[in-house]
Amino acid sequence: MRNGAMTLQSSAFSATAWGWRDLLGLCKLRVVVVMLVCALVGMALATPGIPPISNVVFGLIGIGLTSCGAAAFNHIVDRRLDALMSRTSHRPMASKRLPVSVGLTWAIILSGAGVGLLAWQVNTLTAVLTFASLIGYALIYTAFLKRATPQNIVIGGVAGAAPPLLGWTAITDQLGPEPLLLLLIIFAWTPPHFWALAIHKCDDYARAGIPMLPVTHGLAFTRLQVWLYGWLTVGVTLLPFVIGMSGELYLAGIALLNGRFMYWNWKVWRGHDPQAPMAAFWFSIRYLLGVFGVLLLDHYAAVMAW
Ligand code: HEM
Ligand SMILES: CC(C)=CCC/C(C)=C/CC/C(C)=C/COP(=O)(O)OP(=O)(O)O
Repeated sequence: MRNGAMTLQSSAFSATAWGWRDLLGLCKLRVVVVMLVCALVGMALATPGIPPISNVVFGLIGIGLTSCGAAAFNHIVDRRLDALMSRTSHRPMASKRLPVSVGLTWAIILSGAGVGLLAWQVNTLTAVLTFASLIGYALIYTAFLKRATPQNIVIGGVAGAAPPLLGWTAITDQLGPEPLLLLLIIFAWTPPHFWALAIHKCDDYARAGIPMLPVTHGLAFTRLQVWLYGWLTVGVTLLPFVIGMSGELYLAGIALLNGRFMYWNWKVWRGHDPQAPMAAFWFSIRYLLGVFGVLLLDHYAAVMAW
């Protein structure tokens, strides 16, 4: 009886008790950090010298806050779906630890502060494009595409791929082929990144009724798509060298990275190793950081040699 009362008491407590940790939990901080690294590289590549420090600082804070806001909206919109999946059921909104009104206020504050800061301290173009990425991810991808089509992450991937382009416009206030190419690298990388995870979590997505590719088209087809989009990513990563944006150091770096990336994508495609999809997923993150890392190294090596 006493135990029962305590359980009742503690479950009533956990239904209402929330804290900063939950608010931060809505921000997908680790994803946002990688996005900011890509944005920073976009900023660095936009100019031969050191980019203006205030654009860098306010640009990163603005893009970061808006991305956190977009992630918070995603948690709110997806709370019922997230509650059905083992990977996401513990999340603050899915577990009902955090009231919707609090989450919504937090998402609005983060997004408003981010876009506002960009418009005020950086430039209107970056503010508009960052706002478009927010709508693309939080509304178009999360509320519509995710529930509607297995191509959800391919189309929605444009929003997630935007950070290096946003970084570029934060410095130059204009678009061009180079920032679009940086966006294209992340765009092509998103399917191997996500479908590797989705293969592993296929049962979760099926239970929640989300039409991810392995659920609608099966594991073998998805494995093939990881392999093919992997090659597309390899092709796109060669383009900075082809158009003269990056040099031999970059080429050598991506040769190594692409070799390892395609090794894991090949293991996924073959389907013999049950550990391969998650290994490929985790490597995809190191790979993206590696590609943007060598873009940066190559850029400053060229600047110093000049
Ligand atoms: C539509 C595009 C994308 C989809 C559908 C997607 C999907 C996912 C999913 C489902 C996870 C697992 C998250 C978790 O278990 O909490 C994840 C993790 C991750 N993603 Fe993506 N992703 C996308 C784009 C990106 C982009 C653009 C980046 C970075 C530039 C990125 C970086 C990461 C990182 C760093 C993690 C690991 C997070 C952690 O350690 O908890 N993703 N992604
Ligand atoms: C302004 C700007 C650059 C916005 C981009 C915002 C952003 C944080 C994009 C992240 C992409 C991502 C992790 C998608 C997974 O969503 P999911 O709902 O499929 O994954 P989940 O099931 O883990 O929530």
